Amino acid sequence: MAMSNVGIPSRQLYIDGEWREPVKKNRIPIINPSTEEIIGDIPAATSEDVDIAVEAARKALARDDWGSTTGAQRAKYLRAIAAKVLERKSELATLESLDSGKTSFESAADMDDVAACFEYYADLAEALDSKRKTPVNLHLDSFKTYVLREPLGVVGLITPWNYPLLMATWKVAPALAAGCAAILKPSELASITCLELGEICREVGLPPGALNILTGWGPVAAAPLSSHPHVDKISFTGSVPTGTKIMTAAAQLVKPVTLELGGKSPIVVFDDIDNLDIAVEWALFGCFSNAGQVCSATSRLIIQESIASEFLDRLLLWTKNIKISDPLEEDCKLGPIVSSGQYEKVLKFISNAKNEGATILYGGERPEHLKKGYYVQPTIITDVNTSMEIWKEEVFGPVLCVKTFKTEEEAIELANDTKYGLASAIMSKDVERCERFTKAFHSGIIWINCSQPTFHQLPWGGKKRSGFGRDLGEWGLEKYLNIKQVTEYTSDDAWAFYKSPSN
Ligand SMILES: NC(=O)c1ccc[n+]([C@@H]2O[C@H](COP(=O)([O-])OP(=O)(O)OC[C@H]3O[C@@H](n4cnc5c(N)ncnc54)[C@H](O)[C@@H]3O)[C@@H](O)[C@H]2O)c1
Ligand SMILES: NCCCC=O
Ligand code: NA
Repeated sequence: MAMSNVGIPSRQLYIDGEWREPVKKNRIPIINPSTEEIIGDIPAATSEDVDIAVEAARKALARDDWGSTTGAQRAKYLRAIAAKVLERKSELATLESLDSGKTSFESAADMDDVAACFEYYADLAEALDSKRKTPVNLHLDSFKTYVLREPLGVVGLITPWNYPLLMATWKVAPALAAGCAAILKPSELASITCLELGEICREVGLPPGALNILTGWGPVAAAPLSSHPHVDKISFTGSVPTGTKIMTAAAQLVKPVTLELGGKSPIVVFDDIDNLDIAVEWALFGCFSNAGQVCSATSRLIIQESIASEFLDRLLLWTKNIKISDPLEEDCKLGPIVSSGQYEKVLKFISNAKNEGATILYGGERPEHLKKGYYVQPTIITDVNTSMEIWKEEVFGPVLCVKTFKTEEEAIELANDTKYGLASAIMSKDVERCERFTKAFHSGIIWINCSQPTFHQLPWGGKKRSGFGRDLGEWGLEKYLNIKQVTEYTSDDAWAFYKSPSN
């Protein structure tokens, strides 16, 4: 087993630019999913801490050192944060792997993406200065009109455990770029690197209250944000049930939310592909990277019947070749599931699939060589029908279910046969066919001859039960802005709608 010499920092809540013990002084153990051992603990915030953090955020917006900053001034902080993340990349990546079970390779890639995302939103923050006040020309000379883009206010950012620091960055970076004051509540299953983001913000001198970080149980440390009268928006990434609760609570105050939820995305493979192995690897990466704990995982493989047998043979060979080990081991390509709870959920999905009559073509159990840790073999399930749970529900683990098709019509029907609408992928060398599927897929993300590549310049999000709103790109910034129109009457003449009493 790979050993790490990285210590787990002991942190408090990060509020108003300093570390503060939670009012109730409770803490939650940190469990390393690859060893099942307790390796530290995080503070457990309660509604009292939420109130303190919201007050700190409001004070920041009222102070010149944050509330009156230009985009260029905010960009300096974002670039300084990016630089610190890269400075601490190796340590942060190790902490991420110890906390979430993510392979060290993927954790390191995440840290690069975190830094790049902060840099990207620094550029957009600067660009905002020239777009803050946009004149709108009318056909009337007696009016002067323009649009202002202003920070939305205090925003609650609630994030999941599968990409702990990256999912948080997708929200923190644009929120700060927009000039909002944010309260981040990461998942209690993996909060270490988000707390380190607090230390980084403290070191770069981010004005107090601009970013506050509360860790703790969702219903206790995050739910109060949804119903808090002084939180102006909630940006959430997580499961559908939680998203529904947040939306319900926010609706009582007509509070805007954006929801980045789950998925059960298809990858459709046609028999006209040039290289079978290239398509096989994308199918593997699309469902087994990050141990399948990916919202956009293409966990439904839909193969044209004419190549199905050969494709599955190759898929099996590639799957058997995946290195499953301690995530800190070099070349590890599949680590553990994040927690015992999620681990049991994944195994239950597999057992239910068996009971419903599906075939476990490969995997489905704990790897022989790993007696400890929440490890599940990469699993391929065939003989699936569309009424089965394994076809319909998000597993959020390394479980790929397979169906075949004959015609394009059948393929698109199977692909869209889901209550979700996050991502869809097609493997084909027929350009027109890919065009047709790009239009026919009911999802917010389309991959052509690939699966999962993610770029911070492009909008990320879905439709149907995958939620609404977009992270990333310019869309990710717009959602933290209040768009204000200003209309000024510039004529010296009376409006003359009413008859003047003096006439
Ligand atoms: N669409 C995306 O971009 C995306 C990305 C990652 C994960 N996800 C989804 O997230 C799910 C897995 O992540 P998860 O298990 O952390 O999700 P989750 O919904 O259990 O938790 C997400 C966050 O919500 C908090 N939370 C829990 N109950 C809450 C409540 N009542 N009010 C407010 N906040 C609450 C949690 O503490 C956590 O911080 C999967 O469904 C996955 O598809 C989606
Ligand atoms: N590649 C980023 C996926 C985010 C959702 O889990
Ligand atoms: Na953990």
